Amino acid sequence: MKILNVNQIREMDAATIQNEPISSYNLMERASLAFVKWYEERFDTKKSISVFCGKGNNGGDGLAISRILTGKGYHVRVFIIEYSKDASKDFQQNLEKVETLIQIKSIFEPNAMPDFVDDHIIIDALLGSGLSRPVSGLLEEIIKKINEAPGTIISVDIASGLYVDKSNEKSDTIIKPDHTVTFQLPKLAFMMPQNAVFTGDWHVVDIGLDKKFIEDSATPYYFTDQSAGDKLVKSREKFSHKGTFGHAFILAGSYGKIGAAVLSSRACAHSGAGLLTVHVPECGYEIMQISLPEAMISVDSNRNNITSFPDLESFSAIGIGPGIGQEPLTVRALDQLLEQIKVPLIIDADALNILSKHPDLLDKLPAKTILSPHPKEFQRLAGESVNEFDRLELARNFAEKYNVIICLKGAYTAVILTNGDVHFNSTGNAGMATGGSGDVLTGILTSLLAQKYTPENAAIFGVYQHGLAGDKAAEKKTKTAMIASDIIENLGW
Ligand SMILES: NC(=O)C1=CN([C@@H]2O[C@H](COP(=O)(O)OP(=O)(O)OC[C@H]3O[C@@H](n4cnc5c(N)ncnc54)[C@H](OP(=O)(O)O)[C@@H]3O)[C@@H](O)[C@H]2O)[C@@H](O)CC1
Ligand SMILES: Nc1ncnc2c1ncn2[C@@H]1O[C@H](COP(=O)(O)OP(=O)(O)O)[C@@H](O)[C@H]1O
Ligand SMILES: [K+]
Repeated sequence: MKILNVNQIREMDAATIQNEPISSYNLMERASLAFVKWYEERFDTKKSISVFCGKGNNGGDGLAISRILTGKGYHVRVFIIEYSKDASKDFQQNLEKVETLIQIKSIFEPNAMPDFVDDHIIIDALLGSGLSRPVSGLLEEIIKKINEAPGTIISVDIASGLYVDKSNEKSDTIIKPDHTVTFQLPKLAFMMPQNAVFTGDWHVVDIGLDKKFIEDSATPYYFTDQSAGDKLVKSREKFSHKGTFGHAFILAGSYGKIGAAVLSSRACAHSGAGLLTVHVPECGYEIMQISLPEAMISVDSNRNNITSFPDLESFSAIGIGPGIGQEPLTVRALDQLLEQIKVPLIIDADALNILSKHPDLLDKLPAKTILSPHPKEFQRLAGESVNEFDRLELARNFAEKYNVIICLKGAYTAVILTNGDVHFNSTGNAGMATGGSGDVLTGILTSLLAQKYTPENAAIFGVYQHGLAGDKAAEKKTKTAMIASDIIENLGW
């Protein structure tokens, strides 16, 4: 699924109106019906509803939603916030239809706000994608009051006060909804951790906007939903043999961190690689053999750290990093590996920290190497950023400059390709915020590279499957109880 910027969203609405053709009033009606359908599936008529409307088209949606919900037997109160004399045409037209049906209260000052009961629904239709400046004055006061009110807040399209595709200032006043019901496509703002409280759970509803326009729109931003994820699966042919699926090679672990080697190797084996060799320091030999009899073990001459590696000739992809530490001899081994490697590579964890401390190594990275930093590792690698939009730009520039693919991990992991395209992941959950989850991802990515997924597809699909396995694990064990091994148990496609 594509993620478009605010100008494209405006053009997409206009293209739909012109090409379908449909009147803008009827398009608003369709959007409002889609919202109501979503609402009806979750809330019964017992809960009373207050709809807060601005005077643009988002407010117009609010009026249409109020009318449709009333028609379905819901108890709805409508409030129009009179922050401006002007109103959009479709707002005006909807106002005329609603006035005869429902009593509307105009709010000219904050103290005119109603009292709310606990079990109450607030629909936020103050401002949508047309936000052009921080909210202030009456609107700001109203938003503060809504945020303090008990009950459930649902934002129409986007929380009022939140920009679609750029960073807000920390001081901005923004609705903090429990849910956002957004039209047609997810918004860039939803992908940023800084906006978590300004989106709540968000849901995309289809309002039939121009498919061809969306197809033809150029954007660097994509969302890997189920249909995008499913498309990337390579099936296992009937006459395939283990040679078909490559020979993965993982270098991981140090004294006290052999668990990282076990997790990444088990994840690799459970992701379809034909053969797997794991290189560990001597102290890890028995642990590895017992934990994963399916793997071949290559043992370092050093007891506690990785300081060398075997001949690379037979391997089809290499993963390095989990738990390796940053000893000088390990740094040297990574340097030598970068000199010799001729197959796809994934670099994670301590190997990334080594790159941060030895930036000269960055120039030795083979084209399309996958780097999988969490935010802290990325900051060590690329430096500080002022907000998450800025961090994303930094990562896009970094990916282009070094010709690497970056999996910037977290909720909605951003997979950044060498051309700067960003694929946000849809799967995964906070139960994965636990030690070892990242090691599991390294194993999956190494396995996919060994199976000749392109580095781009390996990164997008691997991150997607990692999150999906995490979601299955959370379902079975809960987010609290699940551990990284449960992600491995739930791999499979
Ligand atoms: N056909 C369609 O297009 C469809 C659109 N749909 C719906 O329309 C929404 C977008 O509508 P919209 O463009 O009218 O924008 P919206 O956010 O309601 O308000 C803009 C107004 O507010 C003003 N304003 C801006 N910032 C402000 C501030 N801080 N404080 C005060 N005022 C501020 C701004 O003023 P201006 O910037 O022009 O000075 C302008 O007057 C979209 O989110 C979706 O819900 C759906 O029905 C599907 C079909
Ligand atoms: N809140 C979350 N939602 C979705 N995925 C998450 C969340 N928190 C962590 N993850 C995923 O879990 C993994 C954690 O990786 P990392 O921080 O490297 O862990 P570790 O170093 O312990 O292995 C990443 O793939 C990340 O995307
Ligand atoms: K809104």
